[in-house]
Amino acid sequence: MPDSRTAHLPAQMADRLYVALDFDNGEDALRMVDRLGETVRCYKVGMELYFKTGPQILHQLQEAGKQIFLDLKIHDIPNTAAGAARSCTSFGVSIINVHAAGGIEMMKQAKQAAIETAAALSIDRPLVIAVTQLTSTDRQMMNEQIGIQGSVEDTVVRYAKLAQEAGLDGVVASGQELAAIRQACGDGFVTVIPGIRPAWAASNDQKRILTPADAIKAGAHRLVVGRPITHADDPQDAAKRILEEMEVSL
Ligand SMILES: O=C(O)c1cc(=O)[nH]c(=O)n1[C@@H]1O[C@H](COP(=O)(O)O)[C@@H](O)[C@H]1O
Repeated sequence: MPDSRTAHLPAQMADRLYVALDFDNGEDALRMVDRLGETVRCYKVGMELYFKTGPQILHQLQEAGKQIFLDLKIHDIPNTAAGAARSCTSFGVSIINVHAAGGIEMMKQAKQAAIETAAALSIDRPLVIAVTQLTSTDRQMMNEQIGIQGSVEDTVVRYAKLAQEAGLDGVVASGQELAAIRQACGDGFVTVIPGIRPAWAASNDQKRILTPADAIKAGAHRLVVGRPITHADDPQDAAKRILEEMEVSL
């Protein structure tokens, strides 16, 4: 029996780093994958790229032997969300996500759809995780614009508990809430952490950031990094430096 605390924790750091392919066309995305070579094994495909290329980019990444987090942030009525989760699962990706704000029933049905689709196709089930509060949100914005009161951490933890109650595998959150999520949901609840910024990178539009080393030290299961790698002069060198920082922090 795998230890439930570590079952979702890949042994190698390269299997814990997802590079966000935020490009508006498949050619540029594949050129980046080529430049990153064997250094990067896992990629996140989000809306910008997927809405342009459709599933073709997923097949191309899979042919290159890469793992995929298909980040389409499903958020709809439960029946429609379940259908979307079925479609996403059918591509054989490693991770899919839904918005925790869609509620428990939506999350439950999405997870069930992923389980049933994977079983019907005899493929591995993707991890189904929930988006909590985006890392571009700070307290003032959440309180005054979105209308959710209290601290961001309390809101993220509430969403994480909802996701766990719905049977999801984990959440996407900022590194700043990692300790609170682990305390509330346990070490086996998967944490996928964007908003990662090494000391040498610009924060861009991210508000709740953490360095790769601090995120790993705080117990992050997977890191998502985009621009610090894809906008670097030498993307492969940037990815190597981040992986080294992750290794050393252990
Ligand atoms: O779901 C996500 O992946 C996500 C959630 C979140 O709260 N914040 C966040 O930045 N992301 C994604 O993580 C990636 C971060 O990219 P960079 O800011 O360029 O490192 C982007 O593709 C975002 O869509």
